[in-house]
Amino acid sequence: MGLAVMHVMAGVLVDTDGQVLLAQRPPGKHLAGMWEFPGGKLEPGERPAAGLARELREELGVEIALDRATPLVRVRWNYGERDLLLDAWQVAAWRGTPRSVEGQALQWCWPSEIAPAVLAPADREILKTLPSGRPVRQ
Ligand SMILES: Nc1nc2c([nH]c(=O)n2[C@@H]2O[C@H](COP(=O)(O)OP(=O)(O)OP(=O)(O)O)[C@@H](O)[C@H]2O)c(=O)[nH]1
Repeated sequence: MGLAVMHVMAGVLVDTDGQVLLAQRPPGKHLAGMWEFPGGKLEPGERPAAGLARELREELGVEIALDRATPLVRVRWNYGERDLLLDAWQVAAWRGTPRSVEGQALQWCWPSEIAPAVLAPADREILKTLPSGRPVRQ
């Protein structure tokens, strides 16, 4: 008998420079201290886009523009104690400035400067889909 697959939404917020927003998992939780894309579990019967919007509202205090949110990659991952479908969407527009509503550390990063080892293991698959160009600095 298998356990149900947990459907988890993750938002890759991309700003106008191409930086993406990472959040750190809080102490005491699964994968504590690792960095992830903001999001969380879909509720029963909830549509993916609606769940993504709810999670980003709760965690970051932003309202995403649903017409600027698009599926990026789905990662099936088994952490042993939990089996996950990580459903990552790219989010290109939102209202409000992302802030840490629940006390998680937040960080804007260039994808090319994110060390895969600091990410939750399933998120390393998401990172692979992001542009790897180096930032131009003057
Ligand atoms: N939100 C989020 N969760 C992720 C990502 N990558 C990843 O492996 N996960 C895993 O997916 C699950 C999402 O759970 P969650 O954030 O809604 O809930 P949680 O574990 O904090 O709370 P819980 O204690 O109620 O289970 C966790 O097991 C988390 O480790 C990600 O990029 N974003």
